[in-house]
Amino acid sequence: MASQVTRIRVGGSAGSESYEVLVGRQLLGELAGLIGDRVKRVAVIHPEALADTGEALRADLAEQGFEAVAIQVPNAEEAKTAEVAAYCWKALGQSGFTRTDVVVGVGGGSTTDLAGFVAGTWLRGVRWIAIPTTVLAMVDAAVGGKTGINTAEGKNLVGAFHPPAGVLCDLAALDSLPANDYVSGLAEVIKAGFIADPVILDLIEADPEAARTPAGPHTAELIERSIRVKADVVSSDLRESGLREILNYGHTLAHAIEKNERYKWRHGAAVSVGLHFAAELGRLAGRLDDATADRHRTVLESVGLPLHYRYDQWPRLLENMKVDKKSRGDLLRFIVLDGLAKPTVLEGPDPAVLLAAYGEVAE
Ligand SMILES: NC(=O)c1ccc[n+]([C@@H]2O[C@H](COP(=O)([O-])OP(=O)(O)OC[C@H]3O[C@@H](n4cnc5c(N)ncnc54)[C@H](O)[C@@H]3O)[C@@H](O)[C@H]2O)c1
Ligand SMILES: O=C(O)C(=O)C[C@@H](O)[C@H](O)[C@H](O)COP(=O)(O)O
Ligand SMILES: [Zn+2]
Repeated sequence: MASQVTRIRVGGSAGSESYEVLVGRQLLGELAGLIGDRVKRVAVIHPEALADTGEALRADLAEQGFEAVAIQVPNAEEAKTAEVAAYCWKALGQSGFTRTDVVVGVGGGSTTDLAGFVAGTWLRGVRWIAIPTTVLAMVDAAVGGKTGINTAEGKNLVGAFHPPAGVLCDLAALDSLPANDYVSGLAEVIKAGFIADPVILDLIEADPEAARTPAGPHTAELIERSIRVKADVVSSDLRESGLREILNYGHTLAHAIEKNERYKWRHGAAVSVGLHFAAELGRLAGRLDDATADRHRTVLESVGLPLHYRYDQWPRLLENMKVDKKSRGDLLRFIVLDGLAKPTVLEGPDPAVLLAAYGEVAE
């Protein structure tokens, strides 16, 4: 039996069905109900690092009468490629996967982005369920229906809006997460704090050491608060026609860094540098007060997230930022803050201001 389960409803704008994000422990008993009883086949997509979990899920589903297959994919960003998506499509084809069958994505954000994309493209869209196993995937990637893969030209350039039928955040999964992956997820938690829920920042600042581990006293609260921020936004703007852009705070530079690093950096680490940059940009554009801008640096640094990137890379980063999904024609667009929890769009900033902001971030 699941104990102390928090249920957060998401959706359903733009004609999409609403669904629940469950946060708690021992949630796997909820999976069969979410899959539904008229389903014949289930494909469990999991990363190499979670081979045991993937196989245990497959075996459990098979015992319950489903035709279950496990599809193992590479760890981290190596899974978010056209080749790996094609490998998954082949596995679905070979197991006779139909429109009434279900994909389950278990893993970090890279795995849930891939699994959702595979589900969104197979037969033009089959149902899928996310079982996020990192902080980042619980608070952000698995919620909201953005799915996709990277290309050599940029981050998440190919994808689809395809919301899951449910999200199971089993906090016990975080116990096996490497420390640097735990911390990198905090970048999206801190992002949620700055754009919408400053209590998140207060909780982290009260004890940054505790925030760095799953055993901290506020782990569940930090995760739930961040999910609520995301759920509120995507529930009113699934397809990013306006409000949803605020979730991209810090991401214009972050994605440029990830591409520059050939997707070897963790997304959360890049987002941390990107948040620092966005704060300096907001300050230099005359939008953000000094105290709130400085707060970015102190809170990110307090949990051990990176703030800086190489100065000599600026021309390449500027080039990479042109393919950001918020760009319109040649116009670069950034999310900045007008104040704490007051996100807004900054369009076509003066190149000198951009460079000056990068000067604050560069090392
Ligand atoms: N779709 C969205 O809205 C959205 C939002 C935010 C981020 N993202 C995407 O999420 C990705 C980053 O996700 P991430 O930070 O979760 O990293 P990740 O998925 O790359 O996982 C990091 C590593 O941890 C391993 N791992 C996962 N769970 C584990 C566990 N419980 N125990 C041990 N190892 C485990 C993975 O196999 C991988 O090696 C990026 O591609 C980013 O673009 C998407
Ligand atoms: O859900 C969103 O919308 C976000 O922007 C959340 C981001 O944290 C996430 O990294 C997302 O994948 C970025 O989307 P993209 O459209 O810029 O690729
Ligand atoms: Zn992100």
